Amino acid sequence: MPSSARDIAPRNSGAGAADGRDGVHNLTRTVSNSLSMSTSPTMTFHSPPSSFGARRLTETKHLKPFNTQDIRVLLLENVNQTGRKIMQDQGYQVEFLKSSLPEDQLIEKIKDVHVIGIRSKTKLTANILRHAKNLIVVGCFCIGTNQVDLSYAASAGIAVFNSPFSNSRSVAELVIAEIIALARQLGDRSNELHRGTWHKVSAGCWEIRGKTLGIVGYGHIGSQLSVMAEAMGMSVIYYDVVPLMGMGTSRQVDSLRQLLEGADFVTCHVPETPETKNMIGSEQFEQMRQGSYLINASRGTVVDIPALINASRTGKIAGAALDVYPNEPAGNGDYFNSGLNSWSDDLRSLKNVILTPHIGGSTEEAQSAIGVEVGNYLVRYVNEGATIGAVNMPEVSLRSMTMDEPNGVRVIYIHRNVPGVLRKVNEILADHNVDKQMTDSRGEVAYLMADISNVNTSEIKDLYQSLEELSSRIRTRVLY
Ligand SMILES: NC(=O)C1=CN([C@@H]2O[C@H](COP(=O)(O)OP(=O)(O)OC[C@H]3O[C@@H](n4cnc5c(N)ncnc54)[C@H](O)[C@@H]3O)[C@@H](O)[C@H]2O)C=CC1
Ligand SMILES: O=C(O)CCC(=O)C(=O)O
Repeated sequence: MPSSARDIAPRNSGAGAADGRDGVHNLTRTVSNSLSMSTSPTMTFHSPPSSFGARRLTETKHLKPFNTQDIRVLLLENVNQTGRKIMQDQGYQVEFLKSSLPEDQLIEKIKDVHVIGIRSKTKLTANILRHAKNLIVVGCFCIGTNQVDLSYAASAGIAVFNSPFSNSRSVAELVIAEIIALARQLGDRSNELHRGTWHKVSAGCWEIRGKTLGIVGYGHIGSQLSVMAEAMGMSVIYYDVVPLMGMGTSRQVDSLRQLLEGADFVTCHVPETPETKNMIGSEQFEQMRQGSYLINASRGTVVDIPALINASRTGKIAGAALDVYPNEPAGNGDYFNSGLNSWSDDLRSLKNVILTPHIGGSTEEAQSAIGVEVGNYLVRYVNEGATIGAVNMPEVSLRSMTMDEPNGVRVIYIHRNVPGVLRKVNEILADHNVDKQMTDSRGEVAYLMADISNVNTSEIKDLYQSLEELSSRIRTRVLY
């Protein structure tokens, strides 16, 4: 398919040749590969390609960007190669780093990029995003999105995507392994033998059959875990702020206290929110059964670690497994010591405490699936503007443009959710045929998408400029 799409180029970009590649798999891309994100008065305006205006009846308008190489992508934290390839195949310029970056370096790099991909470590605070003048989209190659200031991002017209369940099974399997490992003190026995000491004991070692698992947060991971635990002969109770149907014979309890008093193993699968901060602290350890176990593979802020250290020393809990910590090292090989978290040395000295480096979702299956899923979300957003799956924006999408819509242009207008905007936008679009339009709002931000036809080349820039001048504007993109 010849190139038939153009766009207003990103700030500071130079004009380049059309890129004819399309390596996005699993993505029925039907609109433009093109992008407009510049709000700069110095933006470069490119003439449409010769195919703009071509009319081929009923054919899907499968558009090609004319400057894909201007799209700059920064991928941090060793994002899976599947995601990297999806974006490279689009012709985007992709910079790939294995670890996260300290704040000052991140600020420098984020100034230039249009797309950033991160995992759980990189904090995209308002302070950092403020410098990201060209950024249009963030991909969290993980489940959690607590590391991004979602509302600031929305207010700056930056969409955020994640992968809501591609690693859920991997986390649940790790927790199953930990339940048995804790019950049998596997970590300690293995460490002893690694040090050359034979220590064969059965005291304090248990089967898990017939024991009760208490799941805090019965979402994707919690419910998956519930099924596996029952299959191994455990009883399951769960606590969640939402009433939820239990899998198998599992049973929802009314309060966290009820769960803590009734479980032999307690495992946390809640998101990081103000409500879940230190939700397992001294008081909750007191409520747990004598000799029970705690597992946390959710977020480091959910468990008060000094309280856990105390509960372990007093024998209140017989063991714990932690995969997440309030402060985590930037990359592999970095130290996990008291410089990072003041209590690190105390934690490391405890018996029957399994410590893993945030690997709950780290399997080949999960990472590869996340790479594909989030990579495709990012490309679709850059190329078509569709926000389906975004975690901070209204979800808006339009059916494909086709070649029988002459001189078709897709207008995307992200704006403050205030009265009167639609009227003003439609006044600007009034001279053209609006083939389809969708608008939706989420909190203070609204997202409008309109496919219009009969737009002459000379009119595109004016259209863009008129929308940019509206006082409600957050970001305008014109794809064609
Ligand atoms: N260790 C790792 O590598 C990984 C960690 N995670 C973490 O696990 C968390 C849970 O993941 P999913 O199960 O996919 O999330 P989810 O969103 O499917 O489920 C979370 C559940 O927690 C419940 N919840 C929220 N606040 C609560 C509260 N205050 N008290 C009780 N229940 C509450 C929600 O209603 C929901 O049912 C993620 O937010 C992420 O932080 C996720 C994947 C990998
Ligand atoms: O794999 C990662 O880096 C993060 C996993 C995680 O915590 C998540 O998916 O929320």
